[in-house]
Amino acid sequence: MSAFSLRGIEKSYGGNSILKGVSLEAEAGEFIALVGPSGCGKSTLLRIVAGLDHADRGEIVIGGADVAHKAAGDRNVAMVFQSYALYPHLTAAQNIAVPLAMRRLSTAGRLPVIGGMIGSQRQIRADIQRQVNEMATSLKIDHLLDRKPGQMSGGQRQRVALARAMVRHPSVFLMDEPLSNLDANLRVHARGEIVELHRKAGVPTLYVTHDQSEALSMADRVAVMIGGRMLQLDTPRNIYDDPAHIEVARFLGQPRINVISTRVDDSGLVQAGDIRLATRSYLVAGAAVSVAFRPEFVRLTASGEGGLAASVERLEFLGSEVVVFTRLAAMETVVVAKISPAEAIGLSAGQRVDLKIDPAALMVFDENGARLPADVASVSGHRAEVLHG
Ligand SMILES: Nc1ncnc2c1ncn2[C@@H]1O[C@H](COP(=O)(O)OP(=O)(O)OP(=O)(O)O)[C@@H](O)[C@H]1O
Repeated sequence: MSAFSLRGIEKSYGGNSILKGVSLEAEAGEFIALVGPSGCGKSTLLRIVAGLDHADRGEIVIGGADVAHKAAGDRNVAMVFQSYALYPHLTAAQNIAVPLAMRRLSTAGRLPVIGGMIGSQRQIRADIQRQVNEMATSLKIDHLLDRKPGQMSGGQRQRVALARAMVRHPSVFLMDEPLSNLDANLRVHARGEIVELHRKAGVPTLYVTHDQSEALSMADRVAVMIGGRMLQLDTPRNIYDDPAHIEVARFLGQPRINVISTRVDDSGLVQAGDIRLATRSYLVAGAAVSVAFRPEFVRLTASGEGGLAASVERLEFLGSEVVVFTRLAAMETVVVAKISPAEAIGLSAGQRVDLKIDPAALMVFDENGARLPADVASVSGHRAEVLHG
């Protein structure tokens, strides 16, 4: 049994279908990053799991029980927001204590003076204090406990928000872009911290991010949602190397994957201008297909060495790599290559080159974007032999 699952979640706002049957199973202690373009419904899905909004249809199963109709407070789900959502008038210690106080203290027990005078509540308050201190120590924020959010940096507020979410040992952890307000260096550092905390807590986590490097580096599995549908849920490596849908391939990877739209010819070859792919699968003649390959699998060689004739349009030096924009001579198509600075020495705009594309890196997608099991046998600028079956 999975630790947490979503089954067929649907949601519309004012007749606009936002979530179109989203399903997902998380194993115990699994970290799943949820990515997708802006507006695809990531936050809506998280809010529905948290109980801050309700699905029109579908199940949310936590620990074997469907909690879809339970109130947010009865789900034992903790959420960390992009804004941290700390109470500005409370100290860090009081903020961290809020979920425990809400769950364990009576209304009177939560009052600052009266609560301390009620015997049974005094013991619980001491216990809460101890848990807050322990959590603060483990997150290295003990020295901040008396400060209010306005007296803390973004990174410190983010840790207090994490401590508040973790202190009650939730069954599921939800994080909505928790690092997006931090500067680039702190972000990378905080990534490692969150992964470490997650590993220690062992709580299944759904983590929404805009940042694909965050998703690929932190998650056990990455869920790619586009237009309200979960197109693929897989390991970071499979999502990147083996996308099931062209939109998944396009969404992940910087620079973006090269895509050439074309048709299968009468003999089953995929042709695009001078490019001819011979595949080991049978492709239906006349079918519209897209051929895709990542920029790191394109090599540039001197013109006339064989390959696809192209001209260099522009180079972008990025320090450890150089992105080269080329235009294929035969078809006015831009192909992007990612090469090392050493390979880029002597290369300049306007130069004629030959592109060599590793056949093993080519992926073929049908007209609906679904991946075809086409195993590409060769790619050339010349007529290739057809290989079927
Ligand atoms: N309460 C609401 N009423 C009406 N429409 C809403 C409501 N909440 C969200 N939407 C719409 O639902 C769609 C999905 O929004 P959501 O915030 O879930 O997207 P997202 O993938 O999290 O986007 P982003 O990455 O920009 O945060 C958007 O078109 C948004 O305008």
